Amino acid sequence: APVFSPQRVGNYLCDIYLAPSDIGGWGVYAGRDFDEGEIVEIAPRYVPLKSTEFMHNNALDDFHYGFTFQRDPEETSFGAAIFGMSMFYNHGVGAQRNVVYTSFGFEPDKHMTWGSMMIGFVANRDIRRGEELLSSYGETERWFTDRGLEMAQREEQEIPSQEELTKLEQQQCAKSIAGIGHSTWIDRVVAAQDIYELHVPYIQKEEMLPLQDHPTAVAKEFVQDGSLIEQAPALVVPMATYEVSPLEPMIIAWADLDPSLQEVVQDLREDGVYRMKGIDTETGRLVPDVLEFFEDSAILPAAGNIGLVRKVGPDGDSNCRLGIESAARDIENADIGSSGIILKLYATRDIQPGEELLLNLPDSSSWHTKTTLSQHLALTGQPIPKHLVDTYNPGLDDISLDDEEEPEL
Ligand SMILES: C[S@@+](CC[C@H](N)C(=O)[O-])C[C@H]1O[C@@H](n2cnc3c(N)ncnc32)[C@H](O)[C@@H]1O
Repeated sequence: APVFSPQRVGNYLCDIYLAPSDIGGWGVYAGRDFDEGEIVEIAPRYVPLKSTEFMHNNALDDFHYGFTFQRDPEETSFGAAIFGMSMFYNHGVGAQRNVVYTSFGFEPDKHMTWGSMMIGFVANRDIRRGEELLSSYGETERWFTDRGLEMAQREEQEIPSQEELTKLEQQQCAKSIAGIGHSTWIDRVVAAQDIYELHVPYIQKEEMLPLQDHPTAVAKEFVQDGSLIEQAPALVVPMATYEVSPLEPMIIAWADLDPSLQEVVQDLREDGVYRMKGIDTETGRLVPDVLEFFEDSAILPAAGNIGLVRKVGPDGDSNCRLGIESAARDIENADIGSSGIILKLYATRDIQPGEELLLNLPDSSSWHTKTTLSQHLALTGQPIPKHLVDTYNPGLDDISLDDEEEPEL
């Protein structure tokens, strides 16, 4: 049954979408015109990360966000993995840069946790439909030189015709929504112009949608059996690091892929695509590929909503399945970007607007990492999906007081 009222879901538009970019890999595009000062995106979920090592010794190095603590300058080893599109904006210079990262005036702050409910992007000039959205990785080229990369600077982007854009949007726009996305806030948050000026009203926790309104990810329109719900780039990350982290509930372990998907990955590996960035033990430097055994790797669905889709296992009442492809395959002359693979989510039966998406992969994350994630979400004022709440606060029936074992899930 739909968990979101279809009427509410019907208002969701495809404001922004992911697609290949000639700057490199994939990027984020405007699905409509935006006025200067308008909110372009509010991330459906972000996960604060405390350990710098964790952020720098794997593929997330190119993607995570670091915070500059205004209130607590000594606290530097703090960043976040941000879902939605946030980690996939390419870097733009001068007038090419058209969006600005914002935490709406509040950085995550351990003294004022409710102040950091939203992370997002705002248009810093008028933006036309079809433009690639470019943010800044910092005012210098150092971000690129540090990583041995060359920074591309585009003169002017050629915008496709309206017909071509419609086609592109039909192909690329996600049919899913999740978390505290933009649309959740569209009529609830004060005028975006004010936000951009940083006259930020304090957002009350009571103003958030009730928990059951954003359990995980839901379909925003009717999806026919067999059709594509969403496609988005993903990262290949070291399992050993992630299985003890609050990101574990979002990753897909190699062992959890069914044999047909494992075969796809093995083929991609032969094509040089499934690579795992990591530290070379001899040089101590981050190198593009350290993968020796598939079991040591996991997939981090770093873009879009796929990481937020609830996993119910192969025997559960699922309505979708995963496909894995090379990020380069259908794009002529394209490099594979830093991510390398694209995840595709397909419906395995008709899905109604507002219906929760349920993936047929097992959720093998531990009780401990689920609990840690729930705590991280709670501390940053983000809604906690119901299946995580149940982990955090299992029904009393499930535990007896002298039971020292972790509750069974
Ligand atoms: C945060 S990711 C952005 C998403 C990326 N395009 C992808 O598909 O993985 C950062 C990476 O994008 C690429 N990139 C972003 N902006 C760029 C620019 N202006 N010039 C060259 N490469 C860029 C670089 O490969 C960089 O490591």
